[in-house]
Amino acid sequence: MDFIVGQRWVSHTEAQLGLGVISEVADRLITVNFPAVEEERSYAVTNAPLSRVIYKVGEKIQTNDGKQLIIDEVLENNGVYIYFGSDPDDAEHIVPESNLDCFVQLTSPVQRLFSSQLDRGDAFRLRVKTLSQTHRLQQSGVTGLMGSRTNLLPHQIYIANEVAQRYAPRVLLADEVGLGKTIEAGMVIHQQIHTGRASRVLLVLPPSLVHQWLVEMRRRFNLNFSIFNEARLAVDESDDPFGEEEAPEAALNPFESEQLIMCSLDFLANSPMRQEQIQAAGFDLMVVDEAHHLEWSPEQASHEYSSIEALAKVIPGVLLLTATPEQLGIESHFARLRLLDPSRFHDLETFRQEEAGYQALNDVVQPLLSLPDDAVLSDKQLASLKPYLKDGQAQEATSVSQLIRQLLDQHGTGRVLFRNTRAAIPDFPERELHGYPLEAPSVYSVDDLRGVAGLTPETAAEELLWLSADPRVNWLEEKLKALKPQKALVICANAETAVALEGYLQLRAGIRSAAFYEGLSVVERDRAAAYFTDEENGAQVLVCSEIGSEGRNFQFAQHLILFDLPLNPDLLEQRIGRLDRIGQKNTIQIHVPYLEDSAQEVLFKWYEQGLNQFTQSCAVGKAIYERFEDALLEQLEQNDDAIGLETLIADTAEYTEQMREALEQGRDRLLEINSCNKDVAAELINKIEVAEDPEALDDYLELLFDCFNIDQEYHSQQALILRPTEQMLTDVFPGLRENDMTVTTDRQFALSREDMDFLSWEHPLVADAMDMILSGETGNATVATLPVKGLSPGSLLLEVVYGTRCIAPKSLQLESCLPLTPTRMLLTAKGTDYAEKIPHELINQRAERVKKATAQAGVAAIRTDIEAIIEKADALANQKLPALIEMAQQCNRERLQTEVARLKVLQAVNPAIRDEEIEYFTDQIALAEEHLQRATLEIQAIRVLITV
Ligand SMILES: Nc1ncnc2c1ncn2[C@@H]1O[C@H](COP(=O)(O)OP(=O)(O)OP(=O)(O)O)[C@@H](O)[C@H]1O
Repeated sequence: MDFIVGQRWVSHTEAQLGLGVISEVADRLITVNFPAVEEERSYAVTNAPLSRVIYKVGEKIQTNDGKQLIIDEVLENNGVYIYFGSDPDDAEHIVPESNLDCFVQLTSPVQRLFSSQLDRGDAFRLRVKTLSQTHRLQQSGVTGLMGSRTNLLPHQIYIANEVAQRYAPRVLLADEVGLGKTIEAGMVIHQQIHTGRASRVLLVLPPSLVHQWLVEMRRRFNLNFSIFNEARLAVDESDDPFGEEEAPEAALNPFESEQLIMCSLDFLANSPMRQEQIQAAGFDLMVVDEAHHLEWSPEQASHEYSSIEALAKVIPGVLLLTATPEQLGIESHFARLRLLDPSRFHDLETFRQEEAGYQALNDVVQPLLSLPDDAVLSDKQLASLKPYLKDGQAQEATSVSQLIRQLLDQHGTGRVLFRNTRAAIPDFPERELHGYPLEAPSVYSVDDLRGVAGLTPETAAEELLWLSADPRVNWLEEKLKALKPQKALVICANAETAVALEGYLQLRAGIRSAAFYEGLSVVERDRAAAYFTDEENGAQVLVCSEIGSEGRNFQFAQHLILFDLPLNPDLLEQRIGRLDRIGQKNTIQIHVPYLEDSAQEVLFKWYEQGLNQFTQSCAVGKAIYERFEDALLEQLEQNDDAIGLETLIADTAEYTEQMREALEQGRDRLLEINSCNKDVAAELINKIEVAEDPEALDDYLELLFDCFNIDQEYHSQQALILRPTEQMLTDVFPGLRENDMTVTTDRQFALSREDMDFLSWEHPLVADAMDMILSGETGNATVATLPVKGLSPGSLLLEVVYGTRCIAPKSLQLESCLPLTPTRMLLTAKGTDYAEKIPHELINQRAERVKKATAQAGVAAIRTDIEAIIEKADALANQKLPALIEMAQQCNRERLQTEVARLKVLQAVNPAIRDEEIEYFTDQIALAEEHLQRATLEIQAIRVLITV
């Protein structure tokens, strides 16, 4: 069917949007306005999840100014309908369909029952099951956290839950390298989308990580992002239907054509036009990976920083990811925090002072941690809090945990920064260092081996010469042969070195290898990484330049060979982090060849004995480096100053120890408190495990696939093969692929079998099917016979299931306060309710099918009786409604008022918090109240039972 401006459609997947009207039809895109929730959606013409709404003569409609009409005549004019109808006073009205009320319920169970559109009994059962499961999930408290194909790791679940619960979250995820920031970000995105808080998401990534993110988002979260780069946009724009003569503002903004987009930071920073387009595209959430690239100082902001800053001003939710938040110094760290919460981080000097004061704050917070949540603080304890809180604030806090939160919020980096360390996570692998001193060859002069240049002397030498003379090359060949068939990742600073080494290994040493460096296209890089990953026929070795040291997942390898060492300790951490990450099952073997009496030996010893960084990760390597930079650079210049080197190493070791201790006492402890509360995490995991209930899901899926005639074949104990059939109930079943689709509901099995889909209640196939059922008519009206002792044959019993209905923007998340609450009644003609005596399941077992024609005739014959029972049922349901609404109102107020209270407290100490921020939440409360007030209890399913 064609889409035409002015037509009315409803969304299959988001029924709560109400009745939409097409506001724009472009070449491949249609825009639908949903006035009931004041939202707009754009869909691709080819797969818009929409159903056309057309009324027939005799049906009841409501106009947008509240008139109720019965339709007398329907006219079509160029694809748009005009209804002629009369109101209860018999006055006639002409209503173009665009003037229909947007708060509309379609094809209700009663309408269908009386218009003989009857369902099979199993469809009715499916609908009732869908209602009860939806209600259960709405109340689980972990909506959005169930659907990811990941192990449920406490530190990740805690962060995902903390962050995702927020409205427009703005945080820096700074877990140590390899602890799963990508996964945490994915969980947050998934949860925000699933709960309707976000629908348009932009990922900004280093070019070398674009593909890895694409794959991780798809296989772990079922999130299908599109990669945007100049090449793709050039193709799209050459298809621009408006052509070049059209004014530029009339051209489509390509960023509006998709909901989930990823692009590289370079692409963004290099094009003011793309930045403008993105700013105008209305994203809800932006994620920036490896955010330490956003360099800033009070004097100058980098290009990258400025472009992200401009976007962070207009995009409400922002997640920045970096394992090394202070890599570019405290100023850049502050600048990133400022991107997230300019009100909280408004002054660099204040921030510096705060950083210095973390230990004192920790001394105050620590004793509170051991108190029970309802403890009353002693006068002494209250006095210790005085420097941190305003008068009366401590007394006003309703619990100790709230007080701690306030302290962290106002004085630490609090709610903005999350950082988990390996130390806080059990079972992380060990690291072992192997240093290999090698005699310096004559191909390098003594000077070549000094200073920073001495760390990579091969870059100044002839390739053929150094390949044959540098003993590290021969050592590498021998080492790899000795390690064979174990895999090894080789990292060196420069692309030329990587290319030369890889060529040597492959061509001269006959070792299966691949190179990974910036000269390759993104596709070539991914191919190289995939070749290395391949267990059976893959490469033994991947030789990377420095770009391989960031973000990539190589934990299947156990050996890391550092052909040279970087000067920046954070880079060393990143390099080791390729292997030292979640999923590493072995002790990591770090091999470092170096030339004796050269700058390489100095740096090796400094890292080994000074920072102890090969075997222990270090959060403040950069700060330590800055302190000793001059002395270290001097030592790199002169190799014969043994005493000077010893002193440098001893000083570094002492300072490192002090820094580690200070962090342990101060900032890191505070961050740890903020980043993972083990009890809360355990409770969340427990809730997820209860909510995902694989057994209930298996039962539900069996019924679902049976009802829709989807073929299910046994694959193995934990898996099924699904395939569409010719007899399917609907043309399109959301999420079902055309070819065989192997699925499992077992999380652990799904983790080991990535070729299968992990079906959870939140997998698109399941979640969209449930939405489709509840927003459509599947199973909402049926007729059966039932043997009931004590009721004379031929008696009428009406099984009616009500559910709440509240049309509101999904982002208000009203269903957590006002869940569906299926309310079942089983009424006789006299109005006696048998619901308790005869449970739904029992009827399912005993009820018998009635032939369609008999059922239709029967319903017509007893229509008046049925209508009378429905009237009674409505009255009973409406008695329950006010209490439900009141509970929902209270829940809503409590939820949002905590946020308002927090902002007010913060505003008292920090005038930079704008009144609008507080007003936003106050408005949300009011808006939610307004929508809740209009909530109704409506019949969701009806079963006519004739006793036999
Ligand atoms: N919960 C999980 N279940 C299964 N695998 C996981 C989980 N968390 C992380 N991983 C795996 O561990 C590795 C590290 O995760 P991720 O890439 O998210 O870490 P990161 O903190 O972003 O790393 P980096 O600092 O290097 O960017 C990845 O291979 C990821 O797939």
